[in-house]
Formats: sequence, C-alpha cells, structure tokens
Amino acid sequence: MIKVGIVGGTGYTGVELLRLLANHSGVSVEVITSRSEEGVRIDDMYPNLRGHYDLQFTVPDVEALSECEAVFFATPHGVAMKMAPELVERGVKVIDLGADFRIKDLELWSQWYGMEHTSPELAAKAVYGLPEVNREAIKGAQMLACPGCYPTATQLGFLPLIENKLIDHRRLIADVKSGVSGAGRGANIGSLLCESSESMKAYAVAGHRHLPEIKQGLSEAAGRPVGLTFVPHLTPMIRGIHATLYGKLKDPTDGLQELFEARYADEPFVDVMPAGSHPETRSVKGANICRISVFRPQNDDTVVVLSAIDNLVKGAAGQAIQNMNIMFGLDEAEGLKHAGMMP
Ligand SMILES: NC(=O)C1=CN([C@@H]2O[C@H](COP(=O)(O)OP(=O)(O)OC[C@H]3O[C@@H](n4cnc5c(N)ncnc54)[C@H](OP(=O)(O)O)[C@@H]3O)[C@@H](O)[C@H]2O)C=CC1
Ligand SMILES: CC(=O)N[C@@H](CCC(=O)OP(=O)(O)O)C(=O)O
Repeated sequence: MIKVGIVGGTGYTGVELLRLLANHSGVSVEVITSRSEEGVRIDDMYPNLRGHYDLQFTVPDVEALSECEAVFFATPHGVAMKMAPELVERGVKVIDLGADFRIKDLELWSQWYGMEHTSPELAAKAVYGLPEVNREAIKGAQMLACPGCYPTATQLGFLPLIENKLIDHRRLIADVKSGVSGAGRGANIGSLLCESSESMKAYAVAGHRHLPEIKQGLSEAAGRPVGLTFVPHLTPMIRGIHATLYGKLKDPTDGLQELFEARYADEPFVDVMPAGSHPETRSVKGANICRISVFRPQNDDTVVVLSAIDNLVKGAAGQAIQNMNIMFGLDEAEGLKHAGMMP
C-alpha cells in the first residue's frame, strides 16, 4: 500500500480525493490536514465517507507528511511552493492540485498570481500533469503540477487541431462554462445560492489566471505562440465544465471526426463521441472523463469542439490520482473506473 497524505482535506478537491481514494486498491491515506478542523473526524464532517476512514484532520506538518510516499496539495496557490521542496528532498512524490508549479515562466506566474515564487528550482523540475500530452515525463516526476479545470477541458479539445496545424493558431476562441464548486468551498458572496442560481454570467473577460496556462500548453503543442481569447462563465450547477471551442480551419475538409478518434484512441479518459453528439456535463459528473465532440457547421471553415469534464474529477482530484497511478507504475485507471452519475 502506498502511504498518502493530503494537505487541504476539507476543501472540495480534498474531499473528492478522499472519495475517489476510498475505492483505490493500492493506497492508504495516512495524513489529512486542515488548520480549521483540527481534531475533527473526516466522517463527522463528510458523512458520505462514513465507513471508509477512521482519520482525523491534523494541522499540516512536514515531519508527519514526510512519512508518506505521496502527498497531494489541495490548497490555494502559494501553499505547495513553500512546503513541497522539503518533502521532495526527503523523497516524497508531491502532486499539487493548485497553480504553483504549472507555469514555467515564473515572472509571468508572479504577474498573474500576485506573489513571488519561493521555489524556482523545484518549479523548473516540475512536470505538467496532462497525461494525454506528458505521460512519459509524468512517469519519472517527483513534483507534479496538475492542470487547472478550464485548462484541462480547453487543451484536450484543441489539441488534435493544434498538433496537426489545421487551424489558425493565432485566433483561438474558448467559451467555457463552470459550475460553482470551481470556486472552492471558502465562503464568498458570489457562491451563495441567491447570487449564483437562476443566472449565468461571464467573468474575468479581461484576463483570467488560466489564460497563460492554456496558452503555454497549446503553444508547446503548436511549436509557436498561440493567440487565445478565453471567456469563463459561472453557471448555476454544482459540478461541471463545458467548453465550446472555435477555430478557423486553414483548409476545410472532412475527416475531423476520424482525426479526433485516432488522437484519443488509446486514452482511457478521453471519450470522442459519435459524430453529431453533444456532450453533457451531467454525463461526466463524478467520473474521470473528458467527453468531446467535433463539428464543422454548414461545412464551413469554422470548427467547433465541445468538451465536457467534471471540474472536481478530470479537472482536479481524478486527474491527480491518474497522475499518481502513472508516477507509481500502477494501472492508470485504478480507482477511476466508475461511470458518471445520470441524471
Ligand atoms: N474547485 C475546483 O474545481 C478546482 C480547484 N483547483 C485548485 O485546487 C486547489 C484547492 O481547491 P478547492 O478544493 O476548491 O479549495 P477549497 O477552498 O475548497 O479548500 C482549500 C483547502 O486548503 C486548506 N488551506 C487553505 N489555506 C491553507 C494554508 N495556508 N495552508 C494549508 N492548508 C490550507 C483549507 O483548509 P484549512 O483552511 O482548514 O487548512 C481547505 O481544506 C486550489 O489551488 C484550486 O485552485 C484545481 C482544479 C479545480
Ligand atoms: C467557478 C470559478 O470560480 N472557478 C475558478 C477556477 C479556479 C481553479 O480551478 O483555479 P486553479 O487554477 O487555482 O486551479 C476561477 O475562475 O478562479
């Protein structure tokens, strides 16, 4: 059994890690942290986990965490970069669900995240954990940066087109909707029922923190800098990301369906749907899967890709476990084989 620790166990991605790891045959959760809920049993706070864990939340402590073989950080940005270096030095494999190690250009990271990066050496070694792109590097990673939720849905949707240079890389458009759990469990007015239900709005149109991350990934795939307009929206659902992606085809032809099917044929967690299908967020709810479909409306030169994930699963905790499985040489799908919840 691989001994696992989770820093930030009371948040939405932390409790999702616990839910998924409860069905993983190869790990044992030994440490779960929360500063505000110290001493509280996991199942007193999260009754869905009754019968699965005997643990109590403890305050984060590097000594206790370094007894683990893998430590997940399900914490706001700025936390992992302070604690991870010592853990890595002690041989622990660290998997960060936050944003500290995703962006390679640390000046750019500081501009978007409003703080100095305190761990540049480790950031240089960190591997970006999108298995559909980086599987080989992930196998040897000691410090793993899990992609953000919007970047996962957006990159997986655009990759086949970008890698094959089929669209104008300077004019990509990503119109992406998120459920409210994407904002985390912390109290904030925008997440209140009366503020977020029965309404929908765009936000951060001028610039969102996931913009540089998506551009970094797609630019690498394109072999040159891409131009992207990314507009996130808040929608009245708890879980889910739905991305509608637009590109201008250089040479409009048939074959996009086959191209997408071939690109993801060996990917256990990307489902290219039959031509003409429209993926729904509810079909991926609770499951570690990205459902994709591709269209060329009116046989014109615009390609439209639809990409749906659960922000807490393929967008966070599920992808983190997928990465852990790869890092430890386990079956990549262990603990992640269940279907989504419908309706
Ligand atoms: N929600 C989502 O859909 C997604 C989130 N992410 C990223 O994952 C990370 C976690 O997100 P989410 O679960 O939503 O966040 P939440 O706000 O729901 O939870 C944050 C957790 O971190 C702990 N925490 C907060 N500050 C500190 C600190 N300084 N030191 C140690 N622990 C701390 C909190 O517990 P306590 O304060 O009691 O210690 C809590 O358990 C974030 O970086 C987020 O951006 C990534 C993809 C998707
Ligand atoms: C709906 C909502 O508020 N979503 C969050 C996504 C946060 C997230 O996942 O951010 P990380 O990059 O830290 O992982 C947002 O727009 O900030």
